[in-house]
Amino acid sequence: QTDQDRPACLDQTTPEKRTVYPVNMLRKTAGSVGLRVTQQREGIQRLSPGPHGDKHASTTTSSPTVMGPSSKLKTMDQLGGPSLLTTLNWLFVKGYFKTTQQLQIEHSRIYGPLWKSKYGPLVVVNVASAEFIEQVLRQEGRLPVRTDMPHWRSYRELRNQAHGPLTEMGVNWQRIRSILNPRMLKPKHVSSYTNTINDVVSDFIHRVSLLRETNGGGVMVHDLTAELYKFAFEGICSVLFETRMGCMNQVVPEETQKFIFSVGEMFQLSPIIVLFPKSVWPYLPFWKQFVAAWDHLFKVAEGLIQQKMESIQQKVHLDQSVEGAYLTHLLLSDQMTVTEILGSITELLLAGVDTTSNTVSWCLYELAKQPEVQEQLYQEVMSVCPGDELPNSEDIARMPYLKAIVRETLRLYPVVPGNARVSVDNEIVVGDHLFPKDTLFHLCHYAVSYDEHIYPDAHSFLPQRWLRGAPEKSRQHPFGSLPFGFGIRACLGRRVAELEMYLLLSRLMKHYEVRPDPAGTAVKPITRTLLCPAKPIDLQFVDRPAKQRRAV
Ligand code: HEM
Repeated sequence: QTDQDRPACLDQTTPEKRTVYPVNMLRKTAGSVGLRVTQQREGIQRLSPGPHGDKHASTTTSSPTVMGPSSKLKTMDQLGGPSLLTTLNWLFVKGYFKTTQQLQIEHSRIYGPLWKSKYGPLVVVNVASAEFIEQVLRQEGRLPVRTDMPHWRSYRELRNQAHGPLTEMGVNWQRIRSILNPRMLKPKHVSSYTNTINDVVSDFIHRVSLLRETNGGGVMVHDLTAELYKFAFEGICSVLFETRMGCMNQVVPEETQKFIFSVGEMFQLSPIIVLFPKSVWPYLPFWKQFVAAWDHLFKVAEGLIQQKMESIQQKVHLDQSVEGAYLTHLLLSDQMTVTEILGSITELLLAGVDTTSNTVSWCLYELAKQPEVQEQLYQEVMSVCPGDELPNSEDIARMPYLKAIVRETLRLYPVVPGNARVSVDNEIVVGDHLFPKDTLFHLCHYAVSYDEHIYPDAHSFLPQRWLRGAPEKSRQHPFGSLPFGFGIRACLGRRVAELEMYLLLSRLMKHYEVRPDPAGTAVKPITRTLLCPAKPIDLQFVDRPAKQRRAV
């Protein structure tokens, strides 16, 4: 193959043509505030274990093998399931490519709770019962691996970028999580974001008003999910950077809009790319799009980090105290290089957009269909937080029905409909099968969420099933619905996401009664890595009586 034959995107792998991360500028700024930026001799930036990283290096990753009387166990070869051709037929002829969540249900009906399938070059063991999901997760080892995410990791190799918590593995993942966790998951830190998030909620409520007036005949908000993407991006940026992105303005800045678009595009292209062997990716037309989407995500994150570094630098020069939000803490704590911080912040940003927004969209969609549930929620919110008061995290703690509603929304519409684990440490036993080390398990959470044995009347939106003392609560399997995942690899943003969703929903309830689209449009979910609405959700937002509206 001559150089001329090489697709342009392959050239991006050559050091001369790679996008050079502006290390000098960062080094200059970083140096002045005591930060470290690493660069390898050949010009490639690499993760450098910070001062606290090496201590984990000798940590053993092994966990005890769970072995039964192995002679009676069946092997992975003996496990049934569709061939690659059959799977492709389901995906592209029967048309399940966009509704792979539904395919989980169809296939578990045919093959039972455990089956093997091929997804392009990948061999996957699908797990669709709460008991078996529990068995996989209980054997995930000390350094769990979700999947090795070859396509996401390839981008980082291509551009010499660092991995963040989503894509990193092994001891370095553990080190990153130990640095990122406290201010994302500890209640005292999370509740300190309340005012920041409440400001974004206020702006969102004004935006709803504006949209109704300008484009909705005084009552309708069209494509609510698109609006909630903006809310979620603004929310996560305000938590991470204490910076407002202008997403709630009448005209949303182009960069921001493009960030939101790039997140969606990257998620949409991901399942298509992994259908092909890695060797052909650079020749795929959509590989370029995938790379461009990631480029934009990293570019926006990098701009925001630089801004923050400059503002810290200014404060240091003026001898002012430097305090601030999540990123300020990361930059000042000197536990990660700036390259690593960029890798992590980019992943936090992208994880923070489609997740909360899709969940809130489904929640409002269901509340609109169920006025009595909505009324009960409204009464709860008003009794805890009457009149003009803005809810805070203590108020939220006294809103069990609100939490049950979000829980039920995430059961019916788990934003991560299928999660994964690789048995990295040992061979493991699931059911009556013994699986070798490095088996990739696909955890079919969507299918299990609709298991009638665990959730009677599973297709109905019944938040009361999550309330303490509910008769069915004691029968629920703890691994029946795991919307934020499990164990030490579980969602890093869970607490922030919950706070965002609770504050937004409680305040929307105070202000508006949500009613369905009078056209009666039913919206079903599709999967583009994450579960999202197949078409726009349009809802009516009707003002609550004026005396309760002054709060905004
Ligand atoms: C409704 C909202 C959300 C849901 C349902 C959700 C769900 C999940 C799930 C299921 C996982 C995989 C966990 C596992 O493998 O056990 C995950 C991972 C992750 N989430 Fe979330 N998420 C949400 C919001 C967020 C937000 C707002 C952020 C960012 C602030 C975030 C950041 C992350 C990160 C960084 C990981 C990777 C953790 C790791 O691998 O160590 N998530 N999330």
